[in-house]
Amino acid sequence: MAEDFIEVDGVEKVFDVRRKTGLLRRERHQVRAVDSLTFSVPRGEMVGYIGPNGAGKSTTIKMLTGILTPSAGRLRVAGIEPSRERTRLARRIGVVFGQRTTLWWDLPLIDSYRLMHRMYRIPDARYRENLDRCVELLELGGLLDTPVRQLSLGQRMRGDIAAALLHDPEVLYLDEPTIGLDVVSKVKVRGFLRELNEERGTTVLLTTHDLTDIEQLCKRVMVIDHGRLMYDGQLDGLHQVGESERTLVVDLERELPPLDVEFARVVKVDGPRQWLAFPAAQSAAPLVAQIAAGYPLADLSVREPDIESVIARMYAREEPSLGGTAAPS
Ligand SMILES: Nc1ncnc2c1ncn2[C@@H]1O[C@H](COP(=O)(O)OP(=O)(O)OP(=O)(O)O)[C@@H](O)[C@H]1O
Repeated sequence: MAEDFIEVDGVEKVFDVRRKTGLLRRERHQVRAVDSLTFSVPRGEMVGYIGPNGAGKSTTIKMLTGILTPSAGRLRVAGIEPSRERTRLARRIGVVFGQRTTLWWDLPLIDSYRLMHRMYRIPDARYRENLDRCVELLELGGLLDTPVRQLSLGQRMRGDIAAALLHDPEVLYLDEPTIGLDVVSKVKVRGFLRELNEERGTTVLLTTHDLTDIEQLCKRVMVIDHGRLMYDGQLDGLHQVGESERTLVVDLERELPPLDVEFARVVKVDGPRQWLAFPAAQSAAPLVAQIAAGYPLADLSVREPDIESVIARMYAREEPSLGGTAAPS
């Protein structure tokens, strides 16, 4: 069995918060951002870590990097306790926060990389090799002399991913790496991450609101809500637990009455475009075949359900246990 690279055992994080209740009065209360969290990730696995806003995802990642210290529980990354040995751990991990950049805003991209070369004391040959590889695969060649503030969001994100990888980290934490990117950039970023995981065996913990990221990259997904692990298993299993639905968007060659097909129902019609909902755990292939055989089809695409609706459906179910393969209560 693969060695556990990330170990989280009964971890809690409680923030003390002061709230203004009057002109001069302040009330203290506690926010339990992470609660009895237990999971482990073997070396080389790529795991999705999802949940609604305020669920505790960023707090978990900050504890895994050592930025925050857990209030209780045990946490190890590569055998290191992050908050005690943050600097030693920093050489072994890479972090990308999609909403913030770690690059120097006013400097050309290549200057940020040169600074990281020095800061992480990366051996010259390794730095050159990693830089060349990232520049090629992330298509950064024409951008190296551009100041970061002039890069588009997608270019900046690719620049940030390269920055996180120059020192060859064994684990990569990605917090919303595809947020705000166009379809082409998303495809590029996902392709790069898949290759990184397969070829280099980099362990990846991926936080995202885009279930397509998870579907295309992760065999395993963990769902956190109110600081607790609600589900740990395969994405298909999550769809089954949540009885969620995907949407097939069908463009017909002309306007038609709502399509009559098995296993799906038409939820919206707009001119020649129709939206059909079908169980997310089911393959779209038979449905597509049915439509192609019976109707004048021009184009189609599949939309994943959003994470909030999958989780809302999990709650709507009557059974108290929301577990996939494991969800400690
Ligand atoms: N420094 C802090 N002080 C007080 N409360 C905090 C702090 N950081 C986070 N919280 C609270 O802890 C909870 C979890 O926040 P966290 O940022 O981990 O959620 P998240 O799942 O990453 O959300 P999002 O998807 O919106 O980024 C929230 O209620 C948040 O308000």
